[in-house]
Amino acid sequence: MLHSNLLRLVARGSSSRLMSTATKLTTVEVNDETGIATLTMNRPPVNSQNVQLLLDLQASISEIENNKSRGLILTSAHSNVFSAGLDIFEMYNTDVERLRTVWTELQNVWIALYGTSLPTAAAINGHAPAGGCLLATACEYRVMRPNFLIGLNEAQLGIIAPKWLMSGFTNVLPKRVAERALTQGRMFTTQEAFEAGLVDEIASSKEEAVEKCAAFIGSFAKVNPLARGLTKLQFRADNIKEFEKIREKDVADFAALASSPEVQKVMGTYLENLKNKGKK
Ligand SMILES: CCCCCCCC/C=C\C=C\CC(=O)SCCNC(=O)CCNC(=O)[C@H](O)C(C)(C)COP(=O)(O)OP(=O)(O)OC[C@H]1O[C@@H](n2cnc3c(N)ncnc32)[C@H](O)[C@@H]1OP(=O)(O)O
Repeated sequence: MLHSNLLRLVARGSSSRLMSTATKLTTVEVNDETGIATLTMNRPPVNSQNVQLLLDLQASISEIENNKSRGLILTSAHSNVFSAGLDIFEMYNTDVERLRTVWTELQNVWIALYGTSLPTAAAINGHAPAGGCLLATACEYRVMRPNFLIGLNEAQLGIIAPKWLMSGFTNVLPKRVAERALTQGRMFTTQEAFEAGLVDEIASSKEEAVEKCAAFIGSFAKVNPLARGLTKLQFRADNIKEFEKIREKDVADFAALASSPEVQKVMGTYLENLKNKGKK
């Protein structure tokens, strides 16, 4: 009988092990040769981030930190979407407590990924709007497949993203480019993202993207992991401290905004448009 905790299954031949079975919407697979863990989001059809996916992401990040992996690659099980961001259905017509939970768990995933000392990279094998871009920019390196879109489109939706949500984005782009993109709610094509520095490399397939992410993580092979991790965290410390100061207030602000009749109306219209798009 397979026990759900701490299972180490031989997944594909002998070169990688599927580590986690306790979670359902994410999987963790560790490459035996490189020691690098691949964390795959698998919530069809678009990896929209509901509370369960956010909790599973946190559990998988902890598992990877605890199993002595050499690094973490975040990717998606789907062919054309990395993650569609927060699950708007979960935020629509719901109570304030649920909205508080959604936002708290988004914060928790972000801080787990942004604040890990492990080397991290995102193999962006599809669109990455809003919360999808948030996860990708919490990582240290990004490799993206061609002809997809990535960006923080909150301004387009009439929403002001808080500073912590923008901080991965503002870390990697020149200030002027970041300000313009955020005020426009701009979605970058893969090529535009590469030219701006939002993604580091372009790969023609998911496999190639994962390989390039692994090569980035492998570039630290000869660096002392403690020195590397602490150096990374020194770079991120200011953003993390700022976030810790406002995290409670940020949850309250989000719940008040997202439950307001105006924003609920925008969500309803947005969801209608998304549904109708599928019928065209
Ligand atoms: C809109 C107002 C939101 C107000 C929020 C209040 C305050 C929040 C503050 C800040 C929060 C920011 C973080 C966020 O992440 S907000 C989420 C923003 N996300 C998006 O705008 C992405 C929307 N989706 C898309 O653009 C596309 O779906 C795309 C990801 C590009 C994939 O395109 P495609 O492959 O063509 O797939 P479809 O559009 O046909 O979608 C397939 C089905 O998936 C459903 N879907 C898509 N996105 C979401 C989502 N974010 N949440 C829930 N469901 C989603 C879509 O309706 C289709 O469903 P069905 O097949 O049943 O029709």
